[in-house]
Amino acid sequence: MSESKTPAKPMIEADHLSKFYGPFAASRDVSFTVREGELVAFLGPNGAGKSTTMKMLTGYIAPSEGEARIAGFNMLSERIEGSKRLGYLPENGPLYPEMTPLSMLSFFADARGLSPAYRKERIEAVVEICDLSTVMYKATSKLSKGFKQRVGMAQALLHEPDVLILDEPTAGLDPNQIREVRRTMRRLSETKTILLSTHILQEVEAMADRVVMINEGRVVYNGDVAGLYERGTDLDDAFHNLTGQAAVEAS
Ligand SMILES: Nc1ncnc2c1ncn2[C@@H]1O[C@H](COP(=O)(O)OP(=O)(O)OP(=O)(O)O)[C@@H](O)[C@H]1O
Repeated sequence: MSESKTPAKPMIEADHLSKFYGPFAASRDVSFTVREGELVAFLGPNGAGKSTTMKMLTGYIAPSEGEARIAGFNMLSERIEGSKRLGYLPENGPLYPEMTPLSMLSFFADARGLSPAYRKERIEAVVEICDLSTVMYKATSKLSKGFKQRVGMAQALLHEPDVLILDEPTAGLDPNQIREVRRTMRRLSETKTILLSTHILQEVEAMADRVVMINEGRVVYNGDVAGLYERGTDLDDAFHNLTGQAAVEAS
């Protein structure tokens, strides 16, 4: 007898999202769902609309059409509730160069309304997870790219969110730093729901349960990594076929 399993709860929902800048559509009718416990890679060439879609999902910008939901909360009308459950690492990190990591984390903890005791506990926890203890009193502007990313990640994890939206967390890092970020990500994916954008296809193979790929603002693939091998001889080839000249000619 087959057992029926209740599908995991939808935690990130893009529901027919579009964003128009004048006549230009940065995202067009983008729909996908990330369920509880999944790590989904969000792929696409430069300018495909990944950051725009992530900004709509996080409530950072309003969609022109459609609805974004985090843990079931509409990110326009119930943004505060949704944001409590969401950690967001924007493309270049939310970093104020003149502040130290400690003052910045304290600032974000205040902004999120964490109680003094919980705030101390959480700052200690994210400093440990992101390995920031050696740079806590340095000006952020003087930190290496890798440490700046870690500070951004610490900010995203501060309030123990269930959901993470990470825009290119490994961009510009050296191979050792990339390994570190991947290790952190694997650890986080045991307890959290994650949507992460990246240009590194090996990263996808190593970590993702599923892939959503967009090209020119539209979803062109939503499925598992294995399915990508049916779209090309390897991941690079599949990416090219779905988003490169071949895709343009076929459309
Ligand atoms: N505020 C804006 N005004 C006008 N056009 C915009 C704006 N923001 C983004 N765009 C355009 O929308 C398109 C999608 O940009 P977006 O940053 O979402 O792409 P991306 O997939 O994240 O690219 P990358 O991989 O380079 O980060 C681009 O053509 C970009 O120039």
